[in-house]
Amino acid sequence: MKKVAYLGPKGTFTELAAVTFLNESTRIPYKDIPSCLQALDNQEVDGAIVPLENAIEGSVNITLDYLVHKHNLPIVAELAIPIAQHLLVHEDNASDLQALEAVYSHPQAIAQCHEYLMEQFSEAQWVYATSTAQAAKEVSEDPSLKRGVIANELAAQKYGLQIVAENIHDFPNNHTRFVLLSSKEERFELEQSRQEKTTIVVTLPSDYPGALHQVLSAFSWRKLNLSKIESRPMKTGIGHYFFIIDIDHAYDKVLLPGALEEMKAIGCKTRVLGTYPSAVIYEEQKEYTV
Ligand SMILES: O=C(O)C(=O)C[C@]1(C(=O)O)C=C[C@@H](O)C=C1
Repeated sequence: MKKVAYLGPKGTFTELAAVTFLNESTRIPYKDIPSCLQALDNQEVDGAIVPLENAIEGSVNITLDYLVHKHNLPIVAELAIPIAQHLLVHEDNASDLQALEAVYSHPQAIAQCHEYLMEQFSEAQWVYATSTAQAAKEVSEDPSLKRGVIANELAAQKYGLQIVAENIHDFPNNHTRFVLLSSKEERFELEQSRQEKTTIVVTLPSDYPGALHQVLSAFSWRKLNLSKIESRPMKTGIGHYFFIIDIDHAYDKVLLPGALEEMKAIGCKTRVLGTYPSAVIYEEQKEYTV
């Protein structure tokens, strides 16, 4: 893949995921997740890498919703990397952390460090930014303001900030899953992959008792393992949902088409968001140069 859109500016976790898995590609930063997807739809880039789920905070709803409601961009790979959140400040503010009046970051990062913030900075303002690196960039630009940032070590390097507290996320083993989207339904070879997955969207028929049970049984008797099932609002009214289901299996010629046919027979609508290789990087394997 030649050009890949990511949530910028330089130094985001999304860039770290891109560097880890797609080091050959040229990375093009965009200001938010919808702009990355739009850039791919407009063919400004060949791929887009976007966060989908975090181990502490759960789904990145904006990604899910845009993939389901607004675009038809296949998922061609899944990449999970460790997420280490640190507190960064300008060196002028490093000697008196208690004086910090605000902590800036992306909402996902603030949520991952909520207990830490409650304990250490309950009086400070917690301010949302479009990404962790954007927050770092803004804070680095005016050291006269007493502000901290939650971001990664790469952002600290890029924007000349000092790490004053390491690993401040509330639970260990913090990981985020990113997906690589493409404009073409082409197989993407992911070197580090050890597993194949398929993600589908299922909408149940209305007023059909036991419909979800039947959907799940289509997988269970075929011995297809599910790694995630989540409902999201259809946005058409209270009580209307669709389900996103991750299956630990490639879309083959028999099992998955059979399961989807069974769901259609009871009136479900189904859509395959992608069938793709999946890779996870653990803390001890982490290495990157940007
Ligand atoms: O702000 C960033 O650095 C991002 O890449 C976004 C994002 C996210 O949306 O989940 C990615 C990984 C972390 O979970 C925190 C933030």
